[in-house]
Amino acid sequence: MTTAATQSVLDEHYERNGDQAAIETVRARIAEAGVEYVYYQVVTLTGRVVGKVAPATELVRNVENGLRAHPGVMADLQMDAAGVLLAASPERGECVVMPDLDSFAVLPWDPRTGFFFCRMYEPAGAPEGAGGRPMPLDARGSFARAHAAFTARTGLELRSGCEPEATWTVPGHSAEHVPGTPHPMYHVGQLEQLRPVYQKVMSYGQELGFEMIESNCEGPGQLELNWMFDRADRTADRLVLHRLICRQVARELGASVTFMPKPAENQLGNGCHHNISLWEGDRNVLLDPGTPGLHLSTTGRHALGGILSHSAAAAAVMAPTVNSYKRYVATGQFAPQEINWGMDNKTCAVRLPASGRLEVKSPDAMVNPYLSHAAILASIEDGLKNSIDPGPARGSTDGPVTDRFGTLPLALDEALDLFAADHVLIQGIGPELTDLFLRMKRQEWARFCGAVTDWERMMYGAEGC
Ligand SMILES: NC(=O)CC[C@H](N)C(=O)O
Repeated sequence: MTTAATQSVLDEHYERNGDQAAIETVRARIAEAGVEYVYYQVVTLTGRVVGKVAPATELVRNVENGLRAHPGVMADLQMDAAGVLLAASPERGECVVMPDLDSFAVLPWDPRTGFFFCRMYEPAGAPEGAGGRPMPLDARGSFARAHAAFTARTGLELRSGCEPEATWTVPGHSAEHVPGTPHPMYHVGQLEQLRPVYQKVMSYGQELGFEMIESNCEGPGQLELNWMFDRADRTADRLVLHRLICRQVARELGASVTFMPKPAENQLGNGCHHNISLWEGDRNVLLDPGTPGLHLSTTGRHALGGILSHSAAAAAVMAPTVNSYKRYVATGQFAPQEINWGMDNKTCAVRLPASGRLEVKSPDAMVNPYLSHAAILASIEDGLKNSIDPGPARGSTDGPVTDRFGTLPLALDEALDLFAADHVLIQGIGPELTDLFLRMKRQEWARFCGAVTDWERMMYGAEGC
């Protein structure tokens, strides 16, 4: 049922950023910090940040009218076999990049430079106020609209806290685990070797308004860095910024950092667990203090059932690279394989680490957080609408644990096929966006299939037969 409130969200079309008070706030911040250059950034489907820079003197023109960009950037300018840009059919012209005024911030490492996150609208040539529409291939803008529409329908808000892991190579410190030595998880000696890294990442995050809460060394060279949960769209922006911060810190320290889901066979995988809660005002509706154990409410059980029942198909966005599936295959490293859930059980795909919180463990550190949260939102709504029962927790005595949700796919091509058949996820993420994502990722899979790897040379090379 579409309410009037939803309709206004769905009917949104691009308007000038004409809020003079908001422009004045940004102008004052620019003057106070001495900002001279401003980045206008969008996030592509693979989670890369792309954009333009302009002198701060052009601020008013840029925030009122936006800047122009080619839609092909949304697919990282990838082309199909015929050499046509994937995200830009011939009839698709340039887009307008409109800054979100409340996203403005100053780079902690260069006060002369500020930035905005932007949303895209098309076509660029639409006469003022007529016919401009949100660009459906803009995952960030699409998720913000999907979330606003969900809130208008249900009165609920999705909040999330992400736990990205990354593998660092700093001069003089090896990222390899030496077999036979104790497992280095939480090892303070290992953490000490990464001291310059976590200190800089935390302080840059704090300067950008993240409430940094903790960090630990998960393995040699591997750090997890956490900040406080928030509304899902803000957390998604922060995850994107966190990866930018890490790249900057690596440049400053002469180090390198990777978010690759499984950087090497002898290294731990880089996950990015999403800790989910659902709020009606100040009340977390996943929580019912009257229920035993970790107090999961009936709404919480249905949200969990929805997440589990779409987990296999959602893997395509949670684990979006060829390499991602090598993280799922490695056993005993707290990355999921079976689709199941448990009370504070780190081996499960969804864990209840605390009352009222669902930790979704399938996402890895290369995830596009707008797509992952859109998939979670659509799964939860399906769970609530259809009262999907998650069944008993793993390890509980409530009854036999069935394998009705199956296992996560073990390769990207299998995941893409499952995603292409899941209409709940396709509607939640957006059909046009899904189509582009599938075409990009199918090409990536085809390129991988054509690559000859070191493993094949080792297996079939000199002494192969
Ligand atoms: N902290 C942990 O639970 C480890 C997570 C694990 N590295 C993963 O890939 O998901």
